Amino acid sequence: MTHYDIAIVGSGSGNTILDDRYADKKVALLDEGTFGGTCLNVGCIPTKMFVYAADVARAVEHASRYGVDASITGVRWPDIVDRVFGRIDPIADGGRRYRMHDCPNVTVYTGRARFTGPRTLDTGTGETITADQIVVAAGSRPMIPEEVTASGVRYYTNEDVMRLPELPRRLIVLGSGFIAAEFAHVFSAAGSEVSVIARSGALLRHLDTEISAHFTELARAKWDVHLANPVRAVRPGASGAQVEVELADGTVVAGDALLVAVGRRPNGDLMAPQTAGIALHPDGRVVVDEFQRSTAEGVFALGDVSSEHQLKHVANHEARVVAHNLLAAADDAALRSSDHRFVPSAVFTDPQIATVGLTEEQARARGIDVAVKVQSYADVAYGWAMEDHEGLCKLIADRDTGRLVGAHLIGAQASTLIQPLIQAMSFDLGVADMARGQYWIHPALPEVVENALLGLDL
Ligand SMILES: Cc1cc2nc3c(=O)[nH]c(=O)nc-3n(C[C@H](O)[C@H](O)[C@H](O)COP(=O)(O)OP(=O)(O)OC[C@H]3O[C@@H](n4cnc5c(N)ncnc54)[C@H](O)[C@@H]3O)c2cc1C
Ligand SMILES: NC(=O)c1ccc[n+]([C@@H]2O[C@H](COP(=O)([O-])OP(=O)(O)OC[C@H]3O[C@@H](n4cnc5c(N)ncnc54)[C@H](O)[C@@H]3O)[C@@H](O)[C@H]2O)c1
Repeated sequence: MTHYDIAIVGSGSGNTILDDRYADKKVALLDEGTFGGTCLNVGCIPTKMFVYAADVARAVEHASRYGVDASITGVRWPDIVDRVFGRIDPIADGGRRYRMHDCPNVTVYTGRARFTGPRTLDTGTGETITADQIVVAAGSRPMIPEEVTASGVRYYTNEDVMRLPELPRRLIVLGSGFIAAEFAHVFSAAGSEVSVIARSGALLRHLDTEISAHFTELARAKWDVHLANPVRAVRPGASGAQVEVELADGTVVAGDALLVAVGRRPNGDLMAPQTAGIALHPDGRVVVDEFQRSTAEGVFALGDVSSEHQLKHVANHEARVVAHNLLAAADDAALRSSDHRFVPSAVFTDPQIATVGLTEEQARARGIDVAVKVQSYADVAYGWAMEDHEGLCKLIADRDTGRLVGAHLIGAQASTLIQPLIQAMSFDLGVADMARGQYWIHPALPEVVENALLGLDL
């Protein structure tokens, strides 16, 4: 049985741990799937490459409002797929070859790893290994509702929908979260008729209620949205459709492809964690402390497998913490904690949405004396240039401290505009200082943030 200093399960964020500090460590890197994990291969990066193409198509569609007449004469879906994966596949392959051939201290195992005892792993390749320290960075997988699996109907997830050989004429999206909102935009802008099926009464309902309601209203104008209408049955389609989804109220939605996007389950449960003393939360996440240590001595976890936030920037942050703590493990005082105080996120749909901190409901529920300002993009000069009537910047501040507690943007470049607000919250910058302690470039779009700050009644 080969013994290692460190074994890492998962080549996504787990792979980023191995910098120069680890050059003299004997390391096993285990992955059952495509090297590089979700973000690179089937997540953040390819989706945003599709989203960019979708944004371009939408810009052409709306060009006439600026006096520029243009029309889309065709969307070459297979060419978009080739462009995206023609760039990504070689990166995954290169990363794998680098670890296998250029890192003499690293052994790559390709198989499903599972624990067979404390700090002992069956690599899924016929070999069992032990290690002084183990990092579980095994990510998450799409959840598939029983109605879908029981139907036997062909369905897609984020793992394969981006490789569809042809654009489906009608796409049914089951779910109403991040993935549903992003792919609905991609396929709709590319020319598919998109139906979105939501169990609850709003899309993206994890967001501030005002933002979620605004997005839902905008979405209903361009997609066939079914709200508060859970799936009763899924079956092969009649009259040419590949699939039919029957909803609780009897509505039947027909489509040529079905995308399932109802959440992702952490992969820890597939690794026999109990045999190694690794506890899981009821939702399947590996239990970790603030130092990313699991309940088993010497075993750390990070990213989707253990985090409340299934986001790549969180996984990256936790990987940096683990990279430090693996080397500092002998000295409790030297350990670093993960910082989850102000975790932002963005949904790259149409329009973009970005958020950090508390929603208005959460702030009020905490008894905070809140000041709220909703600033419309339409009221700033760059918004006029863009003929924007959709964008909003909603800020929530604490009157007692003069600090922001939440920021929520929906509109063009929301994921970029929010960054100074994240910075202010992270570095404890007060609203008044942020608004008037710096220049805001005129007439740039961040004026919407400036005006929202100035509009807070503190
Ligand atoms: C469609 C989509 C779009 C997304 N877009 C964004 C975005 O725009 N921004 C953002 O911040 N986040 C986004 N995310 C979330 C982000 O991709 C994840 O939070 C992040 O990739 C998690 O990284 P990880 O290292 O924890 O897991 P992963 O990158 O999933 O790595 C886990 C690896 O472990 C391997 N593995 C699992 N179990 C085993 C086992 N038992 N044995 C061996 N190997 C195993 C898997 O094969 C995988 O390669 C998106 C996710 C999806 C699905
Ligand atoms: N831009 C980004 O950062 C980005 C993009 C994509 C995914 N992600 C990450 O990946 C995670 C998974 O994405 P997701 O969209 O699958 O999950 P999600 O948690 O965002 O949304 C899932 C939605 O599906 C609904 N749902 C659950 N079961 C259902 C059912 N049986 N029928 C209909 N609806 C049902 C839920 O109520 C929820 O609204 C996200 O939570 C996010 O953390 C991030």
